[in-house]
Amino acid sequence: MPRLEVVLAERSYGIEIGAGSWAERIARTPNLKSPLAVVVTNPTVHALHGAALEAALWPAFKRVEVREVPDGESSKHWPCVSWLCEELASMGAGRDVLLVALGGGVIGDLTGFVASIYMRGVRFLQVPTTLLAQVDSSVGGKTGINLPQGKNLVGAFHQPAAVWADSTVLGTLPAREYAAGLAEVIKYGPIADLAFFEWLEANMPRLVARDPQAIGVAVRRSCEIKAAIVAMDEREDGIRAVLNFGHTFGHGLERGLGYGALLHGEAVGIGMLMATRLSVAHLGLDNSYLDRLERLLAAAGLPTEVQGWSPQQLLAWMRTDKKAVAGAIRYVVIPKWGEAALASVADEAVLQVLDDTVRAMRG
Ligand SMILES: NC(=O)c1ccc[n+]([C@@H]2O[C@H](COP(=O)([O-])OP(=O)(O)OC[C@H]3O[C@@H](n4cnc5c(N)ncnc54)[C@H](O)[C@@H]3O)[C@@H](O)[C@H]2O)c1
Ligand SMILES: O=C(O)C(=O)C[C@@H](O)[C@H](O)[C@H](O)COP(=O)(O)O
Ligand SMILES: [Zn+2]
Repeated sequence: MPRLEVVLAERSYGIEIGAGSWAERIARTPNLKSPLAVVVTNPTVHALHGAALEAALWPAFKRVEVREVPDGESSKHWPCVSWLCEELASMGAGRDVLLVALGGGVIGDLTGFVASIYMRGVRFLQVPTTLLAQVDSSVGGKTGINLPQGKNLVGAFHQPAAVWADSTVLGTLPAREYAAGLAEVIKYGPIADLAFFEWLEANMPRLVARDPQAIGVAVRRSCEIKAAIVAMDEREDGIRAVLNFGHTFGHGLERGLGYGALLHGEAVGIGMLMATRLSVAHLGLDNSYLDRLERLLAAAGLPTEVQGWSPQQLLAWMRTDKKAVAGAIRYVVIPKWGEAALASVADEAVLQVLDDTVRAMRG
């Protein structure tokens, strides 16, 4: 089974990719020793994949507890954090507890955040069950919750003890959720790897058909790129911000239109088109990349347009972006396809690009 390593100054951890038994993974992962494992999941994932994981955890831990939060983005909020912390305290969990995040990015972000603050920090294991979580959210230690004012406005950098990305669990993922994960896979091409983008163009039909070999390549390359960037800049002082390509616009749309109107990956896909349009207009990027990105997103089954916003509204929704400095929003742009940069762009220029987007969406 392929294994990658996230190499960080103080602690490194492995990412196991592919099909394999949970019991073997437990045996192979040395830093999991704990008297108590607490699986955090939701009813959907628990019903599908909880039993197999728990059966493997029982022989390895003296005690295994399971806590479910409701399915969906709305669980990334304070009440779930406080409920989970109080549940941990009530069951007598000490600093040696191991939290196990079984689910998609919502469960991973929430569980990781609880792990970062409970008793000032305990260990957690990422068991990502969506494609998005396997290629992005389970790796790199960004954890957190949303506020009414914006996405992920409260959180912490807290790295997992390990990541177990089992490809077999993706078989039960609904098509729309699978496509949303492909958006974050596509992201790695423009920001870091032109050859990977070209591979995705050639292999998207195989990925959509969930060809296991193609999924393996996509998950592995995505994790390699993310792990390398995180190793250079764990706390997003600089280069890590490129992983936010499409997110300034995307997070604005996600929150502004109401969570659930667009999935995170769908919003990021449309946001990448906006950021690419910005790069064409202001950095001289060749317009052909905009067409190629749009075709690739469509081939992945992702929306390339959305209604219900105006340029002024979207700009207002983007104001809480964490990359803003002294009130000025900074954008991840692509001066050369395969290499990203950060740029401050005047609001007037952004509004012009958004006007063009609205016109393009109306056809
Ligand atoms: N921390 C990071 O670096 C990072 C990176 C990207 C995204 N995110 C966050 O991740 C979240 C999105 O994650 P997501 O797309 O995984 O959404 P999600 O966690 O809501 O999962 C999507 C849906 O799929 C269901 N599901 C999960 N696994 C399944 C399976 N194997 N079979 C059937 N159904 C399954 C879930 O119950 C849910 O309904 C957003 O909150 C986003 O902000 C974080
Ligand atoms: O890991 C990162 O760094 C990312 O930016 C990955 C993103 O795909 C992810 O959506 C992340 O949660 C966004 O973080 P934020 O800091 O913009 O809230
Ligand atoms: Zn994202």
